[in-house]
Order: sequence, then C-alpha cells, then structure tokens
Amino acid sequence: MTNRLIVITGATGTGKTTVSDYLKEKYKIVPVITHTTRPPRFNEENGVDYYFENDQSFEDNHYLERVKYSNYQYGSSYEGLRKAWKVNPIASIVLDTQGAITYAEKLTNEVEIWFLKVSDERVLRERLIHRGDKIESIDRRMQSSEYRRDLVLPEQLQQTAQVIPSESWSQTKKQVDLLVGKLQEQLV
Ligand SMILES: Nc1ncnc2c1ncn2[C@@H]1O[C@H](COP(=O)(O)OP(=O)(O)OP(=O)(O)O)[C@@H](O)[C@H]1O
Ligand SMILES: Nc1nc2c(ncn2[C@@H]2O[C@H](COP(=O)(O)O)[C@@H](O)[C@H]2O)c(=O)[nH]1
Repeated sequence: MTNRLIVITGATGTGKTTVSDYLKEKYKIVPVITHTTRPPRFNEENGVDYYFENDQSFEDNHYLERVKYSNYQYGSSYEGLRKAWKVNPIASIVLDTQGAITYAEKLTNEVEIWFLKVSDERVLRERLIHRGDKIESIDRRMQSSEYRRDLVLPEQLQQTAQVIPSESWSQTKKQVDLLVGKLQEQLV
C-alpha cells in the first residue's frame, strides 16, 4: 500500500491542530511531530505536540524543511515522517504555507494538501484569545508577514490543494470526513 501525507495548512487560528487532533482520534491518522523553539502553551507537551527546542538544540537535527514563523524556528524531518508512516500509511502534518509548498515539491504524489480558510480575521483573533494565547503574542503573530501570507492559498498549491472552509466545526468536520473517505478509497 502506498503511503500518504495529509498536509494541513492555513493561517493561524483556522483550526489546523484541531483537524490534526480529530484525524488522530477518529481515524488513527498519526501526526508527524515537528520541532520548534517557541515556548510551549499551557496544555502542550514535549514529544506530543512538538519537540520543544532551544536555539542550540534546534540546530542539532536534520530537517526536510525549516522555517521562521513570527520570530521562532520550526522544522520537520524525514525521521518524523517515517515514524508516523510505520503506524499508519496515512499520516498528517501541520505546516505553514511555505512548508506546504516544500512538501508538495519534495513528496509530490504522496501528499494531499488541505488549506483551511476563515474569511473574517476577527474570528481568527477571537479564537486565539479563546485558546489562551497572550495578547502580545497574538499581536506579534498577526502583524507578521507570515500571518498575512498564510491567509491566502499560494499560487503553487492552487491546482492541487483542497480548500476547506473552517468557519464552524460542523462544516469543517463534514468536509474532513468526506476527504478522508475518498483517500481511504484510493488506497485500498
Ligand atoms: N472549525 C472551527 N470552528 C470553531 N472554532 C474552531 C475551529 N477550529 C478550531 N477552532 C478553535 O480555534 C482555536 C484555534 O484552533 P487551532 O489551534 O486548531 O488553530 P491552528 O490553525 O492550529 O492555529 P496555529 O497556527 O496558531 O497553531 C482553538 O481554540 C480551537 O478550539
Ligand atoms: N514549515 C513548517 N511549519 C510548521 C512546522 N511546525 C509548525 N509549523 C507551522 O508554524 C506555524 C506556527 O505554529 P504554532 O504551533 O506556533 O501556532 C503554524 O502555521 C504551523 O502550522 C514545521 O515543522 N514546518
């Protein structure tokens, strides 16, 4: 059976991690754990949500791709992907749009790109407040060039990405269930 990687991308607060958690819980689709120098949020655990690194330890890993997002480093490895594929031929990964483009180029037919879309930026801000992010960190993030860039599906992904409206969870979940069903059919 061929392996597949669902790349979940989109702007901050669109629900990428929520979708990844749902895929894990409902379909046993294993998330690839990536590395970051960002400090953990109150409910995040090292080795589960991320491998939390300092500036020095971040450099000790070999990355398939790495990016800077709102002043912190993020990176993902082939090793993480192989680990996830050992458990399930369908894995998922949460990436900014730059990372999504890199995966689309490097893994071509093995990736499915899902771009989550919320039209009203005020909704995104409210979600981050509700998540418990500090106002300073929300402001810094929403003023970053990465934030603005990730609001729009990049040209390089327009032919291949599935755009998933993410205004409400029931709407998102319905679309996700549909896409997983199609993917499972392709892989039997
Ligand atoms: N479809 C949705 N409808 C309503 N609320 C949602 C939806 N998806 C996520 N949320 C809520 O919005 C907040 C942000 O979601 P999540 O952390 O999954 O976003 P994200 O895209 O992973 O953000 P980031 O890129 O900042 O990590 C969470 O509190 C989550 O419960
Ligand atoms: N290109 C990559 N993007 C990544 C990676 N790990 C996470 N991310 C993306 O970074 C931002 C910020 O994440 P947050 O957890 O601090 O909110 C978000 O868009 C993630 O999707 C990675 O290894 N490579």
